Amino acid sequence: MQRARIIYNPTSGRELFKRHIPEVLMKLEAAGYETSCHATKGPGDATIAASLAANRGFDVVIAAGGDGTINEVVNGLAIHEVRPKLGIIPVGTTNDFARAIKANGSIDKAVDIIAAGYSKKMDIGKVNDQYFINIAGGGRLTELTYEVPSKLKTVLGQLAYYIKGVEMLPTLKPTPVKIEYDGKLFEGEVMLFLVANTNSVGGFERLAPKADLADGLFDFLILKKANMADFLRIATLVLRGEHLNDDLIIYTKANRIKVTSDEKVQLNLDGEFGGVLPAEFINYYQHIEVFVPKDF
Ligand SMILES: Nc1ncnc2c1ncn2[C@@H]1O[C@H](COP(=O)(O)OP(=O)(O)OP(=O)(O)O)[C@@H](O)[C@H]1O
Repeated sequence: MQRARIIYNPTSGRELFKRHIPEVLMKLEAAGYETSCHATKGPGDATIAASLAANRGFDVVIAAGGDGTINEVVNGLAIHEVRPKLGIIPVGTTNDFARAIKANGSIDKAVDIIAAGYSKKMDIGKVNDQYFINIAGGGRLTELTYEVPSKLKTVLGQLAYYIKGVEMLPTLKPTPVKIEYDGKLFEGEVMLFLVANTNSVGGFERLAPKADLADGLFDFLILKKANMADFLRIATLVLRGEHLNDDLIIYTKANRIKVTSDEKVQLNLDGEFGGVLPAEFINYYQHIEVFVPKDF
């Protein structure tokens, strides 16, 4: 019998996962898994729990939470030679990664995907000493994701991000950066830069439309210095997926990207604070095997 470890964040999203545990365990049991659970106690705990599960020889680790919890679990698994497969049960606020692998919608659907047993090896990114699976970025705009208080997300869900975004608009200012990517150099002021592994970023599925999860390459997007009118124009284009040819956008694929700045610039990894520049983003080719729908 295979062994699965569920690592769940009791505070994720609208805090509903706990009451679904009995039916989740029953489904996994029927699929041939002996399953146990670990409830995370605070920031960083999912990383420790995932690493422990790898050490104990679990075949599968299931991250039940939002993108922050998935990120922590990936950080716990990625350092090991032999890595358990990763299952995702999305119960967070945005669930970008689950959307990217088409495992979003309901807890039931996500567990069915794990039980069915189809998996795919996927790239992950490493920056300085941390891993990410969905997206890394920098620039004032990306700070929005961790400025939204958890309680507000519990009550309002994704709306909380939009409210915070509108509130932040007047304070957005460009950041001077130097970026080296695959032998090329960009030097100038940017509103944000994004290093994407999936096409699902902040709930906007068309932001990095060509992202491929298993090609060994990041989709790399820079939004150059923009005024408020430019910014609103590009935001509208992003919604339609028509921003890639805009003069203020640089969009390319790269597997190694180095970013420095004379200013203090915070990094965002999978929606959470991830340290500051300087940073070197490196793509780890097909490093984690993730359960996906059969037709993914
Ligand atoms: N018991 C806990 N109490 C408070 N915070 C916790 C606890 N366990 C984990 N956390 C922290 O909560 C953070 C956010 O969790 P998570 O991403 O799962 O949910 P979310 O914020 O609702 O969803 P999303 O990331 O999709 O917006 C995690 O990065 C983790 O550090």
